[in-house]
Order: sequence, then structure tokens, then C-alpha cells
Amino acid sequence: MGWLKIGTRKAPLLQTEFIQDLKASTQHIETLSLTPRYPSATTDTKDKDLPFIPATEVSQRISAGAGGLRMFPAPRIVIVVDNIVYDCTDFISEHPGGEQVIKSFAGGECSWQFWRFHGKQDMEEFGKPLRVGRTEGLKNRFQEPNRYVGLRRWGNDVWD
Ligand code: HEM
Repeated sequence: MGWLKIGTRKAPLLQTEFIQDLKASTQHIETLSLTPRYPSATTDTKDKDLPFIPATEVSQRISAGAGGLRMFPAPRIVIVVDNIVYDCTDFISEHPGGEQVIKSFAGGECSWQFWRFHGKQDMEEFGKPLRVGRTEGLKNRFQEPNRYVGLRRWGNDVWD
């Protein structure tokens, strides 16, 4: 039997060598799962130059890890406002409106809800650094109620 070469098999590795081997591979996995697939763009990047992220990927919360390895999922808390994708994962703990409200829109379109509570200045100052891409085709799960209260416009009239 040619495949069975008695005496050619190497001696088993010492146990310490196995342990070192395991450590190295664990570190590797952690690095992969912590790396966001779409990193934040610099604030001088124009919206049109942001990478395009398909709507399906946004709604799955960009669940693939670095390099698209789906066995290392790293879901991000992303929301979409006016077709721009914001990664709020590291921001939610500082969000003045609380974590829960952003989490409830994770992977979804929430433009009108966003503009009900924020002005352009909030977006420029706090939203812009969170941009990771642009997308198209995501629909808001909720219909926007009437924006007028009596004769007064409600919301962003400061800058409109
Ligand atoms: C890009 C993501 C977001 C950023 C950068 C952001 C930023 C901010 C900032 C800066 C404030 C303080 C505003 C102020 O004090 O004048 C705020 C408050 C608030 N935000 Fe957001 N926000 C984001 C997403 C959202 C979303 C998706 C909602 C859901 C509707 C939301 C709801 C609120 C609420 C309810 C408040 C409190 C408003 C108040 O106390 O008057 N935010 N946010």
C-alpha cells in the first residue's frame, strides 16, 4: 500500500506548540470580526463619492465581516437617511436621544423620523463623521404623518 508509509509520519507536536497555534488563530478571528466592512468616510468626502452599499446588505446590517467572510458576522448598527448610510455602532452610547431609538431603525430607512428631531447642523456636526456609504431603494417602514400642525410647519423651518 503506497499511501501507508510506515515510519514517515512526523512525531506529534508538543502540547505547548498546539496552544500557541490556537492563540494565533483566535487573534486572527477577533481582528476580522471587529473590522467594519465599510469604514467611516472622512468628512471631506462628498456623498456621491461614498461606496455604494446595496439595500439588501444594509438591511442585513452589513453582517459580513472584513473581506466579506460571512462566517465571521459583525453586524453594525446602520441607519439610512436620504440614501446615505450611517454607521451608528460607536455613536449610540453618546446619542442624546438614547440608544434604543437608533437601534429600532437599525438596517432601515428613517429619513423623516430623523428630520423630525434634528436640524441640518446636527447632521453636519454629528452625522457626517458616521457616513459609510450610499444606497438606494430602501423604503421607510412607516408612513410619514402630516408635517403641518395648524398653519405652522413642524420641524426644520430654521434652515428650510
Ligand atoms: C446619524 C444618526 C444620528 C445622529 C448623528 C443624531 C444626533 C443627535 C443629536 C446631536 C441630538 C441632540 C440634538 C439637540 O440637543 O439639539 C439628538 C437628539 C435626539 N435624537 Fe438623534 N441622532 C441620530 C439618529 C437619530 C434617529 C434615527 C432618531 C429617531 C427618530 C433620533 C432621535 C433623537 C431624539 C428623540 C433626540 C432628542 C431630541 C430632544 O431631546 O429634543 N436620532 N440626536
